[in-house]
Amino acid sequence: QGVQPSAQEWAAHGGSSNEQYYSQLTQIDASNVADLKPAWFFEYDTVRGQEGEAIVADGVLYISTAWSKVYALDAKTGAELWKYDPKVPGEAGPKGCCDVVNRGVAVSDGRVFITTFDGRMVALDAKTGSELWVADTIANHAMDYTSTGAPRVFKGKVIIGQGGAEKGVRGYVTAYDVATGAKAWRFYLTPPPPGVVDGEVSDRVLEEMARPTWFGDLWHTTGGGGAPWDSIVYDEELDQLLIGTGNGSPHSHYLRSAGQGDNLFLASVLALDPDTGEYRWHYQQTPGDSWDYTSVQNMILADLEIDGRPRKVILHAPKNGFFYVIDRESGQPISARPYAEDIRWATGIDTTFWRPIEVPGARYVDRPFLNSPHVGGAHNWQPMAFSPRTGLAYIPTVRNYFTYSATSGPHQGEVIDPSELPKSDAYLQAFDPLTGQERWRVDANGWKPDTGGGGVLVTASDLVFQGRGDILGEMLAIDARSGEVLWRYATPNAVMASPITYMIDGEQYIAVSTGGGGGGNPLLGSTNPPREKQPGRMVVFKLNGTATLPAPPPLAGPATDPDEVFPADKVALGAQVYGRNCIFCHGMNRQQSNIITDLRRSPVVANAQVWRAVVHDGAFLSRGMPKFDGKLSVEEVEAIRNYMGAESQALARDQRAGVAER
Ligand SMILES: O=C(O)c1cc(C(=O)O)c2c(n1)C(=O)C(=O)c1cc(C(=O)O)[nH]c1-2
Ligand SMILES: [Ca+2]
Repeated sequence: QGVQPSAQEWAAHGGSSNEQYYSQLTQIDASNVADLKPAWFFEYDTVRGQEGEAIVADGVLYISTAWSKVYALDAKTGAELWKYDPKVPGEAGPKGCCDVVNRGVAVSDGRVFITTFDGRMVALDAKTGSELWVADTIANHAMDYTSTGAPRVFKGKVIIGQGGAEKGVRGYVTAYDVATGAKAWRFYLTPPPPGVVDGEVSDRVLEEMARPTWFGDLWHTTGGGGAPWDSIVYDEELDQLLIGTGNGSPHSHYLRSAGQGDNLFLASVLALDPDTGEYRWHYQQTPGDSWDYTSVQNMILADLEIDGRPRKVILHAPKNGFFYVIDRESGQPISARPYAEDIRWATGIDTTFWRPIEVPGARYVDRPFLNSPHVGGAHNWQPMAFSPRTGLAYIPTVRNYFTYSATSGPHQGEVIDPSELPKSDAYLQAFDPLTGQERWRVDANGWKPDTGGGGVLVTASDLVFQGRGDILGEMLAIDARSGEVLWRYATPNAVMASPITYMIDGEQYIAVSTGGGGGGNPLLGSTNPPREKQPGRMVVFKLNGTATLPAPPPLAGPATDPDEVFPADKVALGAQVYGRNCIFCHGMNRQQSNIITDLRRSPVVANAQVWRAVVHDGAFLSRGMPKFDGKLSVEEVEAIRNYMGAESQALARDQRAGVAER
């Protein structure tokens, strides 16, 4: 099973160079998991989403939080050893599509690497947290680049990609020298506009292979997308880097590329030479992506016996709903089967050319198309896990729907009534990569349907650990073979991140970052009942731990003066302006966002002067609330307040009438 680092710790993203989210530790097992209790917890200084996966090396637990801050904690006691705050400017917050999250650090040879939300790669001294070097990873500051992923270290280099394809960027990965921060090489994932030469290692392959797959000219200015914002794996056995690439920008293939061409290297798995960045092979999973179907979802390296032959494979469940087993020597797919229910855009993947068999109309050119999976995918960044013992992949899965609007013709602007959308569902499934069968599932009714709960860990004692985004923020331990839930514990905060495990002084620990947020929800609503945002925390369990976790704070009531009159015309204008400017972070209509505290409960809404200072003049810039001076008039800003005030009063009325909140 490849190269295993010390099984005692969690030295690398995904637990080892195979990134299987599998641990050889077995102290905690089915017979004693009921005694798993908090050993310690550590509170962060932010309430924004926590997606960081901890690294544990030499007894120290390193964790990144929202706003790209890093803590080094004593892994046994939780005592703070040092903290690093890169001071990401609040103004950078709204550049991202999906909250100011960070998925982790890399640790190697006495250095800790973090890429900040605004795109700085920082090397820190692992002992002290002091800066060793800083490199600007952003190629073009005029575009809304952000960076949310965890860097990976390999052969004296550290690599990162970035996000921003919802806003218009041109994706790439960059490798830096670990000692100096000097740029080693950069590989762009879409061609430059005609006439531009990057002078990078990707130049030739982009000219020869990629450019002929792009049409029209909108992509010249949007960059085309392809942002590799999460999964990068260094395949030690085959000495190659595997990059999962992102979606097209803009989403519509019809607009982006005149409806023609595959648009390489969007939505692909790409193998590069680690030393030079030279192209080796690629497999494009969603040619001409038109649905935000990123292939950045976590890639697991495994050795499987397929038809009697041992194969070195990648296991991959990208957003598009199909589970791919890919030969990682040749880049050839071995199988591609649905792991999601009710996939609407394609009926399957043909096994001759390994291309999707698309459903007519799925590209929503003339008419809207009700699609599944939706823009958040059937599986997002929350890592799946693979157990070489059970041979099963454990995938946080969702069934979810979205209406893509027509991009031309008389049906533009038509929408499907959201009440007609089929029901969304989130679940953890055990999936057999050899047969494509689902073995069991643990239903997640009431989890947020966009993510299907948090990342997954599986151990050699055949326990699967996963956190939930529900109101209790439960951590679960599940029998890896039967799917029976053996243990649950309220954290009590939403959990998105992956749990990890490690052993110190003869005791096994399970550690997970808690705190809700991230992408998807604001646009799509949530099935969670509302709750007050809590500070993120590192929560660590062991057998018979004795720490007590804080109780969840009470939910604030609607804050508006019940007698203030909000005229209907202002409310209507406010709703429109809100829809264009605010929903990405603050949530759609009356459904609360999972990123920001519910505005209907904000005292700021009750005070026109404070509201103007915050929304128009930027009083909360340092917290990530943009300033709308120059973008919205004072009247429009006040109209949004009227809309929110009316919503707040409606909430108060509902509460008096005993109407359950969504
Ligand atoms: O296309 C992109 O550049 C990009 C970036 C990111 C990101 O960096 O977080 C997400 C997405 N797309 C995306 O489509 C998505 O569903 C998503 C969810 C999340 C999250 O952290 O919860 N990020 C992102
Ligand atoms: Ca995206």
